[in-house]
Amino acid sequence: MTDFHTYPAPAKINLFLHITGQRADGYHLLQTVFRLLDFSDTLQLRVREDGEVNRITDVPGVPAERDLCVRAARLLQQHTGCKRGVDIKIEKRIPMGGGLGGGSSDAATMLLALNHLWDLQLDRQTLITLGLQLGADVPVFVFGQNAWAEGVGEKLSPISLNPAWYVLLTPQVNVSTAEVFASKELTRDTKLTTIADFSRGMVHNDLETVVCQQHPTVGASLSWLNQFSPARMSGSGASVFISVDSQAEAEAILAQVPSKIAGLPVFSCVAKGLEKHPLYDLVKNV
Ligand SMILES: C[C@@](CO)(OP(=O)(O)O)[C@H](O)COP(=O)(O)OP(=O)(O)OC[C@H]1O[C@@H](n2ccc(N)nc2=O)[C@H](O)[C@@H]1O
Ligand SMILES: Nc1ncnc2c1ncn2[C@@H]1O[C@H](COP(=O)(O)OP(=O)(O)O)[C@@H](O)[C@H]1O
Repeated sequence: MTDFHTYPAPAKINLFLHITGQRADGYHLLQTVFRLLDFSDTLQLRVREDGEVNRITDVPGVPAERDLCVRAARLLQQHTGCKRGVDIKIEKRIPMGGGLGGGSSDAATMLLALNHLWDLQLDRQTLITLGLQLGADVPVFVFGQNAWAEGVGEKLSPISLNPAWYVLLTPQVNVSTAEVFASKELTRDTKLTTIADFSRGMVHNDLETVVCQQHPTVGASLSWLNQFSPARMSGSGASVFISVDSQAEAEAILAQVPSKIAGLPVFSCVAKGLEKHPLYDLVKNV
């Protein structure tokens, strides 16, 4: 039997998120900037020759058959006819359903790593297209660079971002992405914006108002961070963040985070913005 190989699955934040329309199938059109972070889950993978896809670790609340890691491996088998399998150990750090893309990033890491371990030789664009079948957030992690995104998050262009440190708060509430997008109160007609407007800070997160109405602790977390710097929600929440210039400043703020906000426990961490996904070079571009 071969050994386990270790692969990171980094989190992302949405530096802004505008909802600009809706497709006939109900999915929303958006504009966003994805920033990759040095805060990650870790996957350990061991190739099997019998074709079985086996998740060894228990992930509370996520049965193996629904796990995006398992689904990514099966999708690759179906697409390529590959007869190999894999044992999967997952070390979750990224809070689930927190708007930090943890499940999507795990799936993308599976696609990148198994393409390599199973010697499938698929190119990046093929893996991006497969990733989109698993979720709207999967493509950017396969793309592997900070990105300006349109469509439902699959039209990606690389964007150069300044070095930054972030303080992240994730209040422990369950925010359903599907419910937030389905809300009657959600505005879906934000005018198309430009990179120039983004650089001037003239952007926002359209999902923030809806999530704060449904979950006051998210609004309270934004207010708490706002005393240091303008805070924003990532994706469909519940995570909120601020950007600061140094690790020392970020750590000093982190040390002051209360254990509860609006009566609910809050997870907090500091993360550095990445320039590229750590597995960027694992796959060919064409
Ligand atoms: C909002 C964003 C921003 O990055 O991130 P998260 O907060 O989830 O991290 C993404 O667009 C989320 O992507 P992801 O979490 O992969 O969503 P999916 O599983 O594809 O979709 C969950 C549900 O949300 C709705 N949905 C999702 C994306 C989209 N552009 N329009 C939608 O209407 C659909 O009802 C869908 O069934
Ligand atoms: N490996 C996984 N890690 C986390 N969540 C997963 C995983 N597989 C499936 N899921 C499901 O996907 C949902 C969204 O997860 P995640 O990507 O972490 O959050 P978000 O979409 O808010 O950024 C979870 O609530 C969970 O039910």
